[in-house]
Amino acid sequence: MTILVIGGAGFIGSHMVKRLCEEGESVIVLDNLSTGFRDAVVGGEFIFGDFGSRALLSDIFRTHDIDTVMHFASFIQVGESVTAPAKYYLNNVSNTLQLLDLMVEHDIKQFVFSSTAAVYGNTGSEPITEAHACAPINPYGRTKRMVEEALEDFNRAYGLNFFSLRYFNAAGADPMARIGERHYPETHLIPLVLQAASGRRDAITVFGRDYPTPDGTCVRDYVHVDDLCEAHLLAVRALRKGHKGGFFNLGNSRGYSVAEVIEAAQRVTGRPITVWDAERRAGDPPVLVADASAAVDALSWVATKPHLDVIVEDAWRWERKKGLKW
Ligand SMILES: NC(=O)c1ccc[n+]([C@@H]2O[C@H](COP(=O)([O-])OP(=O)(O)OC[C@H]3O[C@@H](n4cnc5c(N)ncnc54)[C@H](O)[C@@H]3O)[C@@H](O)[C@H]2O)c1
Ligand SMILES: O=c1ccn([C@@H]2O[C@H](COP(=O)(O)OP(=O)(O)O[C@H]3O[C@H](CO)[C@@H](O)[C@H](O)[C@H]3O)[C@@H](O)[C@H]2O)c(=O)[nH]1
Repeated sequence: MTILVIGGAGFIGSHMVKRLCEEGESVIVLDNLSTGFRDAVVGGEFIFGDFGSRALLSDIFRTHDIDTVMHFASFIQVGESVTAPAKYYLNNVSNTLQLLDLMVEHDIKQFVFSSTAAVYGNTGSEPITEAHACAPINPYGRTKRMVEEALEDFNRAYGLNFFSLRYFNAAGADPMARIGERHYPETHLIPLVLQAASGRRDAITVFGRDYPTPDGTCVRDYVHVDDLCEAHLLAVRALRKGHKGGFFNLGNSRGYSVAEVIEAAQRVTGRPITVWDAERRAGDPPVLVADASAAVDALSWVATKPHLDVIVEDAWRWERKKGLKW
């Protein structure tokens, strides 16, 4: 049985491919390298191509014994999704619906989907459970929620079983720094803070200090990419044992403020970090913290790297890696 990993050359997908290969799984990676990197794919069979190609996907499904599809490929920038929604709806929704249609056609019934906390929209400061209403406030979040709704319908009509894993803030890197986070442009806080520490960037800009949080900066739930991958692996195994899946938050159920992240980066790197203050970034909720107890219960998922300093340490090793072509 083979697992098809779509988007396996990206940040989270590449860590997933590494983990699956370490587990001895047979893996095929499909990626068009639009935001991913060929050298991030450390195992499995690599197929260069667009998952929006019906012919290519049909060919892959026909010629390989695939039982599970893990789908990481999408565009991920909230701001860009507001100014270029067509790009997001086409790749994140249309292409994914076609993928699901082809899976049904080829009788492939197990699907693991990269969803996001952005499906919830505006929330209070309490940890968010899956029972919280989904009311995304930007096109990126809406594209993910639309796929989730389609998944419920595909499950009912065609028996396609899925885990839709709603990540909170993915961060960290492979502890050996073989692979790590590479987004261009980078918009995520932890890599940006570490770029300020390494000197690749002059400073880190804090977007808003007037939020209703203890220190006035936004609070997020940072989860190590390897812990995310562990949950995905458990999800695949659960599907293979007949688990029906569903929607699950993935986070550490502990929030850290932007100021706390900067302090952690100073502690870990031992370097001064210049901080600039700026206005709030549009669309940022004050607090986003997961209640991930459903994933813990359903999958026996235990996050092994919940501490912010460990997440930052692994990301820092990657940032400092010599010879990397940025
Ligand atoms: N990074 C986060 O904090 C975060 C949080 C929540 C959810 N997610 C979700 O996790 C998934 C992975 O995120 P990431 O940070 O690894 O992103 P990424 O941009 O690093 O990886 C996405 C990968 O998909 C590939 N891809 C995109 N469109 C494709 C297409 N049409 N055909 C083939 N390949 C295609 C890209 O080349 C890239 O390798 C995304 O679906 C994202 O929405 C990420
Ligand atoms: O230069 C920066 C970058 C970010 N931030 C702040 O840091 C926090 C975290 O921002 P970022 O790392 O960009 O992550 P989020 O905007 O929280 O979004 C991530 O986490 C969400 C789930 O929580 C996912 O839905 C998104 O896909 C993913 O990008 C936010 O308060 C930002 O305002 C800054 O102050 N300065």
